[in-house]
Amino acid sequence: MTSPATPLLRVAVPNKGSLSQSASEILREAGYRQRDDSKQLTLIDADNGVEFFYLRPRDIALYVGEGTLDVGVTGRDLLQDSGAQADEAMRLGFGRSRFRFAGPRGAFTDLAQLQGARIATSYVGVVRSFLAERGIEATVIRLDGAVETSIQLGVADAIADVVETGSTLRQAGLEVFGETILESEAVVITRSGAAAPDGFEVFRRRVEGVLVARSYVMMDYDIPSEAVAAAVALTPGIESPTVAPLHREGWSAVRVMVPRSGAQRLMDELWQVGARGILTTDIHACRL
Ligand SMILES: Nc1ncnc2c1ncn2[C@@H]1O[C@H](COP(=O)(O)OP(=O)(O)OP(=O)(O)O)[C@@H](O)[C@H]1O
Ligand SMILES: O=P(O)(O)OC[C@H]1O[C@H](OP(=O)(O)OP(=O)(O)O)[C@H](O)[C@@H]1O
Ligand SMILES: [Mg+2]
Repeated sequence: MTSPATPLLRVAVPNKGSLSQSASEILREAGYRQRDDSKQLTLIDADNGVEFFYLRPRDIALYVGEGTLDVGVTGRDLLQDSGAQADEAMRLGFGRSRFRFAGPRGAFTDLAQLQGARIATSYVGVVRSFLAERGIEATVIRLDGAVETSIQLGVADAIADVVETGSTLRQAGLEVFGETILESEAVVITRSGAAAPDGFEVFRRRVEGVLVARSYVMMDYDIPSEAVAAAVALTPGIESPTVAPLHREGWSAVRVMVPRSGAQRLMDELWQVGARGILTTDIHACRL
């Protein structure tokens, strides 16, 4: 329990859009209370010393940059677009997308063709600074969303928008061109140049625990003791594997965390060096 005198850590969470559900899920997995009703605007989790504010993801960097709120979950693209005095403290691995220029199929091949063009986007800050760095002068038109339609409606010649699968662009008869403007994902942000707010270290470790639990599995195997070195070279773990003697003479048991993505391949390789009884289990929570 946190004593009533301890100030609550004030955390901004997206209330709508692509990041909202995954953000609440990760916080729930980290042991925090989250709202059940999407109309709820704030929630106090007194047991964990945190107050959550459900805000538009586009506004979150501004609140954190001003110091009104201590921590925020938002997209890297929104953070950069805002120009707010806030920095990325953690990457969250969801809400991944690329921010790209697009135009009618066959119309643009090179960024230089944007000179003098009208470009529609919801991310005016990102687009203007990208063009300015390359000396391209264009008219940037701010739209709230559905920017793909603006070309058909004659409002713009090209767009700059979030692309994930590319299916929205395809349906609008558009294609990307030029280099990727930026690669985005959901991030945790804090105020630039400020000392870490009280309670942030605990928050950070909890969320990091979820990310590790999602991307690693626990692996156990038995191995002839003379092959332990070869096996441990394949599975070095994060810190170091636990190696214990088995009751069976000349055999050892190894317990180690391995990346979930390569686990099946590792099991094949361990079998090759003599491991048997190879098991993997999910990790539900951890602190490293
Ligand atoms: N299709 C997508 N896939 C992955 N991330 C996306 C996608 N669309 C938007 N995002 C990310 O979501 C964040 C924008 O959130 P925001 O809620 O403003 O827009 P949205 O998800 O498009 O929601 P809406 O259009 O319903 O308002 C940005 O970080 C953006 O990169
Ligand atoms: O590459 P895709 O998988 O098709 O995803 C990209 C689309 O998703 C988002 O749109 P959203 O549905 O949020 O509508 P919006 O344009 O009104 O924001 C984004 O703005 C793109 O339009
Ligand atoms: Mg959108």
